[in-house]
Amino acid sequence: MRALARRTSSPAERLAELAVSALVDEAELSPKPALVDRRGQGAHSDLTLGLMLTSAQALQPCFQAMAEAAERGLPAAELRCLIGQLGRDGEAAMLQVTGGVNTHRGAIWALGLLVTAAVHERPTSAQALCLAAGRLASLPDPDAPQAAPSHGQRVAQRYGVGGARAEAAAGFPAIHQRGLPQLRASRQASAGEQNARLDALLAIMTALDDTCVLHRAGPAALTTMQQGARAVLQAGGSASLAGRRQLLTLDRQLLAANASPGGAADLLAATLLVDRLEPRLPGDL
Ligand SMILES: CC(C)(COP(=O)(O)OP(=O)(O)OC[C@H]1O[C@@H](n2cnc3c(N)ncnc32)[C@H](O[C@H]2O[C@H](COP(=O)(O)OP(=O)(O)OP(=O)(O)O)[C@@H](O)[C@H]2O)[C@@H]1O)[C@@H](O)C(=O)NCCC(=O)NCCS
Ligand SMILES: Nc1ncnc2[nH]cnc12
Repeated sequence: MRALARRTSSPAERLAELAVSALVDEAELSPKPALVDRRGQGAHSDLTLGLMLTSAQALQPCFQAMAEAAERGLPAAELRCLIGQLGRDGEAAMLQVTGGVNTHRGAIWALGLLVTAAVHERPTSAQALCLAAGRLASLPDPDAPQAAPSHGQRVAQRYGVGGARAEAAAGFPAIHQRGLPQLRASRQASAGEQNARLDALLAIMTALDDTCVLHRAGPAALTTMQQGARAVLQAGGSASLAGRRQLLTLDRQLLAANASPGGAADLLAATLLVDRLEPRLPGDL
């Protein structure tokens, strides 16, 4: 049955399914500090786990369309325009199923670029994939509508940080320098898969300028997030008793500040996708 399903689905469909499953695994991972998980809504009043899962499933056609666009072998500048529009269509689909709630804006951006780059550039390693996605992100998007500055743009300017655009343009260092090495190191240390994923999230949080945190709670909360994540890992990670205590302390601190690391959560989903893609690169997508 499984073999039949594999034969009848296209590479673009399979890639999109991998992206959706990474979003589902991120949403269900618990306990994540101040984020939506199996325990509850974290710092969000308008998000629930059910909404995150509905949103993830609704994005399958968006990721598939991006992979199919990449299969056409267009010049990179033309492909960038095309996926810009597909990304905006994906955001519209997300807002429609969530009743206007922003569940996955940053995830559409990061996972969309990665799915597209995996097909378009046929990279052979996780790092090459992240850098290829970064090159696409750095190209101009001439059809982007002139809109009021986003939350990310406003805090990026106010606090002099880069946010989601700069993270992508730099080739996603949060994924290939922090999330992925930590995920694999924690697995290697027999932390268990859920703890390894939590550790990967924390490794991303140690250094990310998460504009979601900055917008909701300001720079002091960003420092709390980065230092708190470091403290968990230094105490032995999520699998250790001391690390787990630090993790719950960080959860309380971020909840008290109403600070949700939504950007880090998106980058964890992107890390899980890259982890699953790497063994299939470049041809077995
Ligand atoms: C390039 C875009 C991502 C737009 O980026 P920009 O910074 O201009 O806009 P924002 O609207 O602020 O969205 C950025 C989202 O990215 C996540 N994020 C934050 N920091 C980082 C970081 N350092 N690195 C990577 N990613 C980061 C984060 O997303 C998560 O948070 C969202 C929930 O936040 P919340 O506060 O609840 O909701 P808000 O609506 O913001 O506030 P309230 O009104 O509720 O108070 C959730 O979505 C998570 O995903 C940031 O929110 C990109 O969107 C873009 O320009 N796209 C155009 C299409 C395109 O070109 N696509 C290319 C192909 S994919
Ligand atoms: N689990 C989560 N909770 C809150 N915001 C998010 N953005 C992406 N994943 C999220």
